[in-house]
Amino acid sequence: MGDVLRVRGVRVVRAGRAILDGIDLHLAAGERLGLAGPNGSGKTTLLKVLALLLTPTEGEREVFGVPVSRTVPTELRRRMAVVFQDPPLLTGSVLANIYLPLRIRGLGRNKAREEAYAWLERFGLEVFAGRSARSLSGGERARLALARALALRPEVLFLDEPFAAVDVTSRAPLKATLREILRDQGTSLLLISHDYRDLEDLTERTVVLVRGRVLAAGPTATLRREHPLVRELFP
Ligand SMILES: Nc1ncnc2c1ncn2[C@@H]1O[C@H](COP(=O)(O)OP(=O)(O)OP(=O)(O)O)[C@@H](O)[C@H]1O
Repeated sequence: MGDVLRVRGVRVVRAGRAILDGIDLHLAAGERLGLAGPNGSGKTTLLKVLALLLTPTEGEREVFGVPVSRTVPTELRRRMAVVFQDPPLLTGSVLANIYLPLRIRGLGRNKAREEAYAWLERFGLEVFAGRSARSLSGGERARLALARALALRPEVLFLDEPFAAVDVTSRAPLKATLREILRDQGTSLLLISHDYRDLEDLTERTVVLVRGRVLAAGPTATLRREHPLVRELFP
């Protein structure tokens, strides 16, 4: 299988400073990749470049085998989903947060409702279906954002610190659910996390950024053991 994402020589300059500098990276179909590094190392910026939300100052991007320039076709964006740490939710009900995006994608009323409920159940949110999404706790919001992103069946899922608001005991089952869905749907993942445990649980390969450059890359399971500088960052 080919790469779903490939970037070469990505450079992003802001306020006269290169916040990404010469990044080469690829993500294979169905691969789960971690992105780690200290605060300000450029992780979120790189995620935005890869998710076609930000045009780099320099560099080439290829998405699903298609070279991407400044204007990004909507069809390409629709094959991806992004969840940030504090995801914006719709003001309506919890159910509507999944139902409406499915309707917009063209599903009929009954089918959209049925699928939306199934996704809520999968993430343990069915009891909240009729409640206002704004009334959810931080951890519940995080689960809803994941359910909503996956309901759209993206080929690539980008997650930026998705478990930050999720308590430690809820994390393991949530990660297990996520792993199962990614496997079933054959979805590729790019995960940013400060918790190496999350990277070990969910990714096969990790890229470590420091000051906008790749410090190290390799199998998540062995990278820390084999790279003293990575071990320093993730003791
Ligand atoms: N629009 C901008 N203008 C100026 N500087 C920016 C801009 N966007 C990001 N930066 C800077 O670029 C650097 C990288 O930011 P980025 O958010 O990508 O880092 P990060 O690795 O995701 O950090 P964290 O772990 O803290 O979330 C930071 O120093 C940030 O302040």
